[in-house]
Amino acid sequence: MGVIMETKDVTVSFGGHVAVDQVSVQILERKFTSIIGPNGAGKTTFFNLLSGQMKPTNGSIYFKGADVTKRSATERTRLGIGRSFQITNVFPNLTVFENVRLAVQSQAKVRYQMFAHFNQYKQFQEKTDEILALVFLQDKANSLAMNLAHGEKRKLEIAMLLALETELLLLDEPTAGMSLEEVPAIIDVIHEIKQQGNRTIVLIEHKMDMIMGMSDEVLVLYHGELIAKGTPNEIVHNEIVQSAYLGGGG
Ligand SMILES: Nc1ncnc2c1ncn2[C@@H]1O[C@H](COP(=O)(O)OP(=O)(O)OP(=O)(O)O)[C@@H](O)[C@H]1O
Repeated sequence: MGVIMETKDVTVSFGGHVAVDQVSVQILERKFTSIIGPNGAGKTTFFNLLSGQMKPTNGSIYFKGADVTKRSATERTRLGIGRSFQITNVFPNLTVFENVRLAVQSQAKVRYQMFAHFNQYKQFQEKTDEILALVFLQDKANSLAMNLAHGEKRKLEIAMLLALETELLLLDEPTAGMSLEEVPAIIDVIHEIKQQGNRTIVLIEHKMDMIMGMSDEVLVLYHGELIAKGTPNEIVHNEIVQSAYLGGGG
């Protein structure tokens, strides 16, 4: 099984505070990895390291075998690492369909450097339809992006990442801030992408129960350290994890 991303002893210190402490992990290609841990465990900081928003104080980061430690977030996006909140180019006054189609087109231009002729245009439309179906947004295709509910906006962001042919999706608490009714829909989207099987998903989650059914591998951070990794079943039965969550006092 291939390793798509790897960290070796990455550490981030803020002044004297070590937010991520010598973390070495391997993210397996086309698998679903979840990162869990209590408040302040270092999950978001660790994601910032993977996406390039932040550089480690020490240690190295590899993507498909290449050292990307010094690569910017933009360069990493181009390499195929995509983080949902990075999608700043959602145009509020365009429809859902137009937004995704523009992302599909921009990706095609990067790859082939050509203008969209009629046939290509049709291909763009088809690809856009496919992606909207995958994230269950077909019925909102003609809605303006600005009129979407919060959960639908998150789906649109994921659609944009898919349009940009992101190989590694970094999803930072995708259900955060959602109403209870919206949560199942986003979980369905993630399931669907996992089901397709051609992408690697890394997801940060606070709520353990949400990721247990979906994850191939779970990484547990606690006070910046990787205290456990394993299958969901191994993690729920891991005593160190149990005490970190229940008795460790965050
Ligand atoms: N820019 C920063 N400057 C100083 N300290 C920071 C900064 N960002 C994070 N921290 C600290 O680093 C630690 C890890 O924070 P981080 O946000 O990565 O944790 P988390 O696991 O994502 O938490 P949560 O689940 O609450 O989002 C915390 O103690 C936090 O206060």
